[in-house]
Amino acid sequence: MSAVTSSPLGNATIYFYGAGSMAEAIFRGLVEGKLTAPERITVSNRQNAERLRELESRYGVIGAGDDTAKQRGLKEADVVVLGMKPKDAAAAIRSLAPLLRPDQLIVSVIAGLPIATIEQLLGGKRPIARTMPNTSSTIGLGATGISFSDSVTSTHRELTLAMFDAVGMTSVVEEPLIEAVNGVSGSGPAYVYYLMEAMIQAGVELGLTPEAARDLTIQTVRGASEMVRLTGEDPAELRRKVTSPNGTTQAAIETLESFSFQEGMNKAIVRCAERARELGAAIREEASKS
Ligand SMILES: NC(=O)C1=CN([C@@H]2O[C@H](COP(=O)(O)OP(=O)(O)OC[C@H]3O[C@@H](n4cnc5c(N)ncnc54)[C@H](OP(=O)(O)O)[C@@H]3O)[C@@H](O)[C@H]2O)C=CC1
Ligand SMILES: O=C(O)[C@@H]1CCC=N1
Repeated sequence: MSAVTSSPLGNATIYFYGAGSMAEAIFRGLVEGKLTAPERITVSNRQNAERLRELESRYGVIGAGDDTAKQRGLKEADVVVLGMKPKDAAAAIRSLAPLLRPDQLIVSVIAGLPIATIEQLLGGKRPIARTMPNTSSTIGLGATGISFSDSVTSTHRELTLAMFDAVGMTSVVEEPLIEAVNGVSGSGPAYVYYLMEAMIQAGVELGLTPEAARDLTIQTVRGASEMVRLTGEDPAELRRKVTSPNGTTQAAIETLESFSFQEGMNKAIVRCAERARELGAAIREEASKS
């Protein structure tokens, strides 16, 4: 087995049920950060065998491509991560139920899916961590909100925190706030990429080469983020320091205000959280059909 750093994760076996972008972001972070030996990670999906082969060869994880391998992997797992889309969740979790042990920690990354619905689909109380990570976990800079079901033990808690601390920062919140986390940081990278797309495009329109526009934008977003983090100052105060009275930044901010930029961001985040609740309600409804 590959050398791994000592952590509560060191000896845990983790099964990723669903092998998409979010699952990959997490196990890539774990493997590349040497927090878990790749042999301790099993991944499976619904049908895409090519994807499993790709993940095996890229990270050294075990792809469970058939029912026997899935059953073996699930039986040996300490942690089972649910990583499918909300629309697939009810059917997938229901089919998983007979293959799980009651002591296994279930970690869900599924947007909107309440702990109570997972328990309903699994047929009873379970140790469950409902999480809302983001794809920056890929490079160890993820931000993950976590809430726990009543039946988690301190070991389960430690394991969950170790898993997500290994790929970024974590914030434990009450379950009703997970949708707020979804609005701010789960979907958050997309807002920042959207902003960056606009900055690059405008730079090019003003005559910069695409490379220069991209490099300048990347460094600006990175520098601004690090300024907030390292100085501890409020973003509003840092913004004030960039904005000379009657200068260029003021002209830019006034233009953004004329498009109600902050109101738009606020509405987007509130709508995102609301959409998570809608997705959760749809799964709950499906779960209640026997
Ligand atoms: N992407 C993101 O930024 C974030 C996503 N999330 C949440 O993560 C979850 C996954 O999202 P994402 O990774 O983007 O989605 P993807 O579409 O990239 O991946 C979904 C995976 O689920 C698998 N799957 C679907 N149905 C089943 C099933 N019945 N049994 C086993 N596996 C199944 C798919 O397999 P196949 O390809 O074979 O169909 C695929 O591997 C979602 O619930 C989302 O809300 C949370 C935070 C951030
Ligand atoms: O767009 C989505 O639904 C998922 C959840 C958070 C980020 N991506």
